Amino acid sequence: MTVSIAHLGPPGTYAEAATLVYADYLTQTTGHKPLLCPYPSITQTLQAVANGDVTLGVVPVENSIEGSVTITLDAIWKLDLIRIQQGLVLPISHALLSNAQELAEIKTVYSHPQALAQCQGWLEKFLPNVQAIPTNSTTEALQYLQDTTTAAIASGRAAELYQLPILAHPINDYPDNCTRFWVVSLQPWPGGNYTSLAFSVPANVPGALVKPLQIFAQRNINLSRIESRPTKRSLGDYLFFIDIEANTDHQSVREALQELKTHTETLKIFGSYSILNHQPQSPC
Ligand SMILES: O=C(O)C(=O)Cc1ccccc1
Repeated sequence: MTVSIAHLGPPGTYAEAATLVYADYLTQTTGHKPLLCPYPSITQTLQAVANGDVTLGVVPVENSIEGSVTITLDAIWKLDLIRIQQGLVLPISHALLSNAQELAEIKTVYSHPQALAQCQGWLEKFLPNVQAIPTNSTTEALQYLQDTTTAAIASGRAAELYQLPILAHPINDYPDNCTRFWVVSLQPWPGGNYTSLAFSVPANVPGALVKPLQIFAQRNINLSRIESRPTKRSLGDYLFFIDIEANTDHQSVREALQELKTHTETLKIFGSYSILNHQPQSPC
């Protein structure tokens, strides 16, 4: 059976670049080339995995400059059965694509909110009066390049793919711009050294987060990340996403998760996985 991998499209997105890295790895290890399936949004990518329409999905989860991709965290919390198979870290380098001859002609810039945020300083300095319009992906933004007053932020790879001129590159505010992606599926996976989970706490009372954190600290389990997201039930009510540096097979982790269950309202364990740091010859 051919393995199909959903990712944010249209082709040329950073998510597709991450998917190609994982597809290469699968081809090398299994001898079979997976099929790439672009979806119009991150939510629809994850929904396709949850519905069983595809075998795997690749979604951005965190950026070194902008922090969490909140759409991904919110959708994963809602879709019960999603499991993480693999983490992938990719360097990201943004370009300004436009048919304009010079920056002064540009009035509107389109891109994915993460890309707009990662180039915020550059935009303020070189295009202070333009309107920034968010799109579902960096390559969806390319559809809006109608005349010389419009520009889009996307990758050099997307410029090549769609034969569009690059007016400026790189335009990200920090050179070490990396994004972490998760490869997700419905199948539990044997794992690696990272485990991700999320929980809501029983009541919005002082110290509700102290106990869950103590459970890990007491067992010397290192947290590599903690992120809060609103539950959307009432103001000030939060979910917590946690990454720990350990596998669920470890006795201490199993005990910690068992104890955590009794101090949380809902606990979701997304699985254990390893992280692949991809260093291409040129950034994606
Ligand atoms: O829109 C894309 O190309 C994506 O893959 C989402 C994204 C945008 C900016 C940085 C990393 C991922």
